[in-house]
Amino acid sequence: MSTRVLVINSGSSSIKYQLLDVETHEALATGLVERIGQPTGKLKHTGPAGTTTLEQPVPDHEAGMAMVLQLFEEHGPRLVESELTAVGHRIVQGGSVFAGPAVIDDAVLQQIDDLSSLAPLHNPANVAGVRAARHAFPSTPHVAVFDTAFHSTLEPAAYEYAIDREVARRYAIRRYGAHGTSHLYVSRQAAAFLGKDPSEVNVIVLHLGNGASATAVRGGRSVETSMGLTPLEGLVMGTRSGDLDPAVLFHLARVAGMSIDELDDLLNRRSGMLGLSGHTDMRDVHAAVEAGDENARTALDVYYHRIKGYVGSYYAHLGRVDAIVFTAGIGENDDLVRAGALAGLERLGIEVDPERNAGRITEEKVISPDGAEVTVLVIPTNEELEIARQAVETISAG
Ligand SMILES: Nc1ncnc2c1ncn2[C@@H]1O[C@H](COP(=O)(O)OP(=O)(O)O)[C@@H](O)[C@H]1O
Ligand SMILES: CC(=O)OP(=O)(O)O
Ligand SMILES: [Mg+2]
Repeated sequence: MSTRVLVINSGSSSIKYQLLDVETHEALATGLVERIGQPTGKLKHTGPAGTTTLEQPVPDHEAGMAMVLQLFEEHGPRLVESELTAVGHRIVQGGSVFAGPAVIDDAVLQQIDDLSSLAPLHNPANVAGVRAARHAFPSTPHVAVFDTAFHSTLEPAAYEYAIDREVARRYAIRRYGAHGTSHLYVSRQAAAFLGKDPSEVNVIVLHLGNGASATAVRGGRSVETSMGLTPLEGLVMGTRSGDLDPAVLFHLARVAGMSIDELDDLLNRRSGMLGLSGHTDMRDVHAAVEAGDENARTALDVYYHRIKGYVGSYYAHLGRVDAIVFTAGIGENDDLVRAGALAGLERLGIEVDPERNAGRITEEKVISPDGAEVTVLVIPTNEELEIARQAVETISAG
């Protein structure tokens, strides 16, 4: 019998899912439930009979999961619990508690819930997804795969904030990073693409999606990453500010009377590309630039500038860089961003070839010119496949 794993990635307002055959890597079904909790919801399911799209309100994650099961029932493939090896869940924040995947029981789920303040946009939604899926598949093992786990190899020099040690210890304040499952998958694929073992290569991965992060991977281990205590630090994102002088917060609290919740909302939900340009989606930002919008132009410049700074910093930390890899929604689809973020780095041996870079890239591909010192690659991420593999490994080991 094939090894089938249902992978669930619950976001704050969405559920992404895949039914995967771990042996063949085949996705037997993929889907997306969007705008959960809003007046209009949208569901998209792709199975053996093609793609089905529905528009209907989805009040919460429990209801969303029920609709997903209904879509499997009506449009296939049929989900038979006895044929599922595992359900794999993406969990963003594992804190210092989880350095690897874990089989979910009530105690583990409680620990994940307790870590919510360290990933306020993500962990509560992850927990809701787990609850709904456990309800639907009560006798299948559920496995949590953490975004933070790949970064558990960070040294203190990279993960400690320079604040009072006692305060940091008492409140578990340090850098945990995120997107680790993607950084792990993509950096391994990059090594294989170069015909090397992961232990032999140094790679900078740029995961540019709605959330965005950079990671320096030395010999297969994460040694630096741009997200911090929460997924707010680092690069400019769709709605998140990334790096910022923390004094901005004290200043706004004092002069604008903003509360903690208002500041949280400002930096997590109303900043980044949305705050700078009025658009969250990079396609809309480019369209605005085309139409002559100066704010959108500046927003892109800030976006590129920040990435370039991290590339330079990680170059310095790694000492030698074999490859820079673009991945995720923007990294895979947006040639303007790939070219813009690495422009002017020729002296570091980093160049993008305009012809190779052109358009959306859906397969692993080199976009640097022949003979370049640093190979620039696009590698489509596949967090779901990595989660499915780890889920199976975890069960087999247990
Ligand atoms: N063709 C495209 N050109 C530019 N950006 C794109 C394109 N397609 C998707 N994107 C960007 O990718 C983002 C989503 O990336 P994704 O990795 O799926 O993010 P997340 O997992 O955080 O939801 C969108 O917000 C959009 O900005
Ligand atoms: C951690 C994070 O930012 O995830 P996403 O990109 O899915 O929002
Ligand atoms: Mg993502």
